[in-house]
Amino acid sequence: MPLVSIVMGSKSDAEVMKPTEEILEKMGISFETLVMSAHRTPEKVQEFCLGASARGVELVIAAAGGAAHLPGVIASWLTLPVIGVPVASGELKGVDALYSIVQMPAGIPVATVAIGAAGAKNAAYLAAEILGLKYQNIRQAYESYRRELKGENK
Ligand SMILES: Nc1c(C(=O)O)ncn1[C@@H]1O[C@H](COP(=O)(O)O)[C@@H](O)[C@H]1O
Repeated sequence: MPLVSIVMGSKSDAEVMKPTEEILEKMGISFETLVMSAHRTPEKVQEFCLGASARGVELVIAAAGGAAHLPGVIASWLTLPVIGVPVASGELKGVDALYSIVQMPAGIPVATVAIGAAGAKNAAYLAAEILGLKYQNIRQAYESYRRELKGENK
Protein backbone atom coordinates (compact mmCIF):
# COMPACT_ATOMS: atom_id res chain seq x y z
CA MET A 1 0.00 0.00 0.00
CA PRO A 2 1.52 3.35 -0.99
CA LEU A 3 1.81 6.11 1.63
CA VAL A 4 1.99 8.81 -1.04
CA SER A 5 0.03 9.25 -4.25
CA ILE A 6 1.72 11.33 -6.91
CA VAL A 7 -1.07 12.50 -9.16
CA MET A 8 -0.58 14.47 -12.36
CA GLY A 9 -2.96 16.08 -14.81
CA SER A 10 -1.33 14.64 -17.93
CA LYS A 11 1.34 12.20 -19.04
CA SER A 12 3.15 15.29 -20.30
CA ASP A 13 3.86 16.24 -16.64
CA ALA A 14 5.75 12.99 -15.99
CA GLU A 15 9.24 14.29 -16.78
CA VAL A 16 8.93 17.17 -14.29
CA MET A 17 7.82 14.76 -11.56
CA LYS A 18 10.70 12.29 -11.95
CA PRO A 19 12.80 13.95 -9.20
CA THR A 20 9.83 13.64 -6.83
CA GLU A 21 9.73 9.90 -7.44
CA GLU A 22 13.51 9.57 -7.08
CA ILE A 23 13.58 11.43 -3.76
CA LEU A 24 10.64 9.50 -2.29
CA GLU A 25 12.39 6.30 -3.28
CA LYS A 26 15.63 7.45 -1.65
CA MET A 27 13.75 8.30 1.56
CA GLY A 28 12.13 4.85 1.61
CA ILE A 29 8.64 6.29 1.16
CA SER A 30 6.26 4.04 -0.75
CA PHE A 31 4.34 5.78 -3.53
CA GLU A 32 2.22 5.32 -6.61
CA THR A 33 2.05 7.55 -9.67
CA LEU A 34 -1.30 8.19 -11.34
CA VAL A 35 -2.51 10.34 -14.24
CA MET A 36 -5.96 11.90 -13.96
CA SER A 37 -7.54 15.24 -14.71
CA ALA A 38 -10.23 17.24 -12.97
CA HIS A 39 -11.11 18.57 -16.43
CA ARG A 40 -10.73 15.54 -18.68
CA THR A 41 -11.45 12.59 -16.37
CA PRO A 42 -13.43 13.98 -13.40
CA GLU A 43 -14.96 10.59 -12.52
CA LYS A 44 -11.47 9.09 -12.17
CA VAL A 45 -10.49 11.90 -9.78
CA GLN A 46 -13.61 11.34 -7.70
CA GLU A 47 -13.03 7.59 -7.55
CA PHE A 48 -9.40 8.09 -6.53
CA CYS A 49 -10.34 10.54 -3.78
CA LEU A 50 -13.14 8.41 -2.37
CA GLY A 51 -10.81 5.40 -2.08
CA ALA A 52 -7.49 7.00 -1.12
CA SER A 53 -7.70 6.90 2.69
CA ALA A 54 -9.09 3.36 2.72
CA ARG A 55 -6.11 2.26 0.60
CA GLY A 56 -3.71 3.70 3.19
CA VAL A 57 -2.67 6.83 1.31
CA GLU A 58 -1.58 9.49 3.84
CA LEU A 59 -0.48 12.34 1.60
CA VAL A 60 -1.05 13.43 -2.01
CA ILE A 61 1.38 15.28 -4.26
CA ALA A 62 -0.64 16.73 -7.14
CA ALA A 63 1.05 18.28 -10.18
CA ALA A 64 -0.64 20.17 -12.98
CA GLY A 65 0.02 22.91 -15.51
CA GLY A 66 -2.12 25.66 -17.01
CA ALA A 67 -5.54 25.97 -15.38
CA ALA A 68 -4.31 23.69 -12.61
CA HIS A 69 -7.47 22.78 -10.74
CA LEU A 70 -6.47 19.19 -9.98
CA PRO A 71 -4.67 19.79 -6.63
CA GLY A 72 -7.54 21.94 -5.31
CA VAL A 73 -10.22 19.51 -6.42
CA ILE A 74 -8.35 16.64 -4.74
CA ALA A 75 -7.98 18.76 -1.58
CA SER A 76 -11.73 19.41 -1.64
CA TRP A 77 -12.47 15.67 -1.43
CA LEU A 78 -9.81 14.75 1.11
CA THR A 79 -8.77 15.69 4.63
CA LEU A 80 -5.24 14.41 3.94
CA PRO A 81 -2.42 16.88 3.24
CA VAL A 82 -2.17 17.82 -0.45
CA ILE A 83 1.03 19.31 -1.84
CA GLY A 84 0.57 21.11 -5.16
CA VAL A 85 3.29 21.34 -7.81
CA PRO A 86 2.76 23.97 -10.53
CA VAL A 87 4.05 22.68 -13.88
CA ALA A 88 5.36 25.08 -16.54
CA SER A 89 3.27 24.08 -19.53
CA GLY A 90 2.03 26.45 -22.23
CA GLU A 91 2.31 30.15 -22.88
CA LEU A 92 2.28 31.40 -19.27
CA LYS A 93 5.15 29.09 -18.23
CA GLY A 94 3.66 27.89 -14.94
CA VAL A 95 2.61 31.24 -13.47
CA ASP A 96 -0.97 30.32 -14.38
CA ALA A 97 -0.60 26.97 -12.58
CA LEU A 98 1.06 28.59 -9.56
CA TYR A 99 -1.78 31.05 -9.10
CA SER A 100 -4.42 28.37 -9.71
CA ILE A 101 -2.90 26.11 -7.07
CA VAL A 102 -1.87 28.61 -4.42
CA GLN A 103 -5.01 30.77 -4.27
CA MET A 104 -7.25 28.30 -2.49
CA PRO A 105 -10.24 29.48 -0.47
CA ALA A 106 -9.85 29.32 3.32
CA GLY A 107 -10.59 25.89 4.72
CA ILE A 108 -9.27 23.83 1.80
CA PRO A 109 -5.47 24.23 1.83
CA VAL A 110 -3.03 23.07 -0.81
CA ALA A 111 0.62 23.36 0.30
CA THR A 112 2.05 24.94 -2.84
CA VAL A 113 5.69 24.61 -3.87
CA ALA A 114 7.67 26.42 -6.58
CA ILE A 115 7.14 26.02 -10.33
CA GLY A 116 9.08 23.19 -11.98
CA ALA A 117 12.11 21.21 -10.87
CA ALA A 118 12.76 22.89 -7.50
CA GLY A 119 9.09 22.52 -6.62
CA ALA A 120 8.99 18.89 -7.71
CA LYS A 121 11.95 18.17 -5.40
CA ASN A 122 10.60 20.21 -2.50
CA ALA A 123 7.25 18.40 -2.74
CA ALA A 124 9.05 15.17 -1.91
CA TYR A 125 11.12 16.74 0.88
CA LEU A 126 8.02 18.36 2.39
CA ALA A 127 6.25 14.99 2.22
CA ALA A 128 9.22 13.47 4.09
CA GLU A 129 9.00 16.17 6.76
CA ILE A 130 5.27 15.60 7.25
CA LEU A 131 5.41 11.80 7.23
CA GLY A 132 8.56 11.92 9.38
CA LEU A 133 6.41 13.17 12.24
CA LYS A 134 4.83 9.71 12.33
CA TYR A 135 7.45 7.39 10.79
CA GLN A 136 10.84 7.39 12.45
CA ASN A 137 12.62 5.74 9.50
CA ILE A 138 11.45 8.56 7.21
CA ARG A 139 12.51 11.21 9.72
CA GLN A 140 15.96 9.61 9.96
CA ALA A 141 16.32 9.40 6.17
CA TYR A 142 15.34 13.04 5.82
CA GLU A 143 17.65 14.20 8.61
CA SER A 144 20.49 12.27 7.03
CA TYR A 145 19.79 14.04 3.72
CA ARG A 146 19.86 17.43 5.47
CA ARG A 147 23.22 16.60 7.06
CA GLU A 148 24.56 15.66 3.61
CA LEU A 149 23.25 18.93 2.19
CA LYS A 150 25.00 20.90 4.89
CA GLY A 151 28.26 19.04 4.18
CA GLU A 152 28.01 19.77 0.45
CA ASN A 153 27.54 23.49 1.10
CA LYS A 154 30.34 24.06 3.64
N1 LIG B 1 -4.23 21.37 -15.11
C1 LIG B 1 -4.62 20.25 -15.72
C2 LIG B 1 -5.69 19.43 -15.33
C3 LIG B 1 -6.54 19.64 -14.13
O1 LIG B 1 -6.30 20.59 -13.38
O2 LIG B 1 -7.42 18.80 -13.90
N2 LIG B 1 -5.77 18.42 -16.21
C4 LIG B 1 -4.77 18.55 -17.10
N3 LIG B 1 -4.07 19.67 -16.80
C5 LIG B 1 -2.82 20.16 -17.39
O3 LIG B 1 -2.85 20.45 -18.74
C6 LIG B 1 -1.50 20.52 -19.17
C7 LIG B 1 -1.40 20.13 -20.63
O4 LIG B 1 -1.77 18.78 -20.80
P1 LIG B 1 -1.54 18.02 -22.20
O5 LIG B 1 -0.03 18.04 -22.43
O6 LIG B 1 -2.07 16.64 -21.99
O7 LIG B 1 -2.31 18.80 -23.24
C8 LIG B 1 -0.71 19.58 -18.26
O8 LIG B 1 0.33 20.32 -17.62
C9 LIG B 1 -1.75 19.09 -17.29
O9 LIG B 1 -1.30 18.99 -15.96
